Amino acid sequence: MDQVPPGLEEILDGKNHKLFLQGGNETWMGFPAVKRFTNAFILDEVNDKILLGYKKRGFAQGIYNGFGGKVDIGETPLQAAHRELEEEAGVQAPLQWFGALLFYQTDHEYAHYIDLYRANSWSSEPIETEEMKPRWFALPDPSTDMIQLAERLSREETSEGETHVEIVPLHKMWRDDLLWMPLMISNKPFVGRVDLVQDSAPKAGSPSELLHPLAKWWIATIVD
Ligand SMILES: Nc1nc2c([nH]c(=O)n2[C@H]2C[C@H](O)[C@@H](COP(=O)(O)OP(=O)(O)OP(=O)(O)O)O2)c(=O)[nH]1
Repeated sequence: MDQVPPGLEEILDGKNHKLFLQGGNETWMGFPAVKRFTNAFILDEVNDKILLGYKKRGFAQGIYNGFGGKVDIGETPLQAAHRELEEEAGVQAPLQWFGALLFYQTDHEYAHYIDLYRANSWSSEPIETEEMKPRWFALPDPSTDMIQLAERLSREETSEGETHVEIVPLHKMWRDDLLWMPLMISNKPFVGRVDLVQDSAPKAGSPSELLHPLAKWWIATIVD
């Protein structure tokens, strides 16, 4: 019997789920508050590519991610996702919700509750903005072992900063993204909780430490 982690029952909101994976030996951390965020990915399904942005400043600077940020007061998460995508990449897209992550990092003032969105079409070529430098990457097959791939990329590219690889730069993304990347590629909605130890944004370094910042994780697909 799998046990839904604290904080996820509300997000699941009665939807049926099936455990996809879990790990880590710690107990779930308590967190003082929750703040809502969004993260949006554009997928070019014709050419098997994904649009990611290189974060130029602020929280998690120097990593690649989808586009997003805080949900402002008076906004729905979907409205925030559209706004952030336009602000950070100059793009409009028919975003569809595909998942939610509850994400807590030791000693942070709040847990991130991140609604994840995707779209298969977009209005115009993405542009570089103050916050993000967009770039298209090749998508691996969803059956790929993402941890092995991330380890290989991390061995091949040990320097920090922008990547030289053509494939999705898993070694320079949030570590938990390796766990749910197959679900995003195959468009299976999910919810997950991830607890991380302090200072867990990815850095170049030993591949064997790739998942080290993850203290505990639980990811389940949503079933009809
Ligand atoms: N893919 C992924 N995204 C994550 C993880 N953790 C995490 O905070 N994010 C996303 C949520 C947001 O899109 C982004 C953090 O937002 P941000 O750095 O733009 O926050 P901010 O306070 O600057 O917000 P804003 O000014 O843009 O509104 O990172 C994660 O583990 N995986």
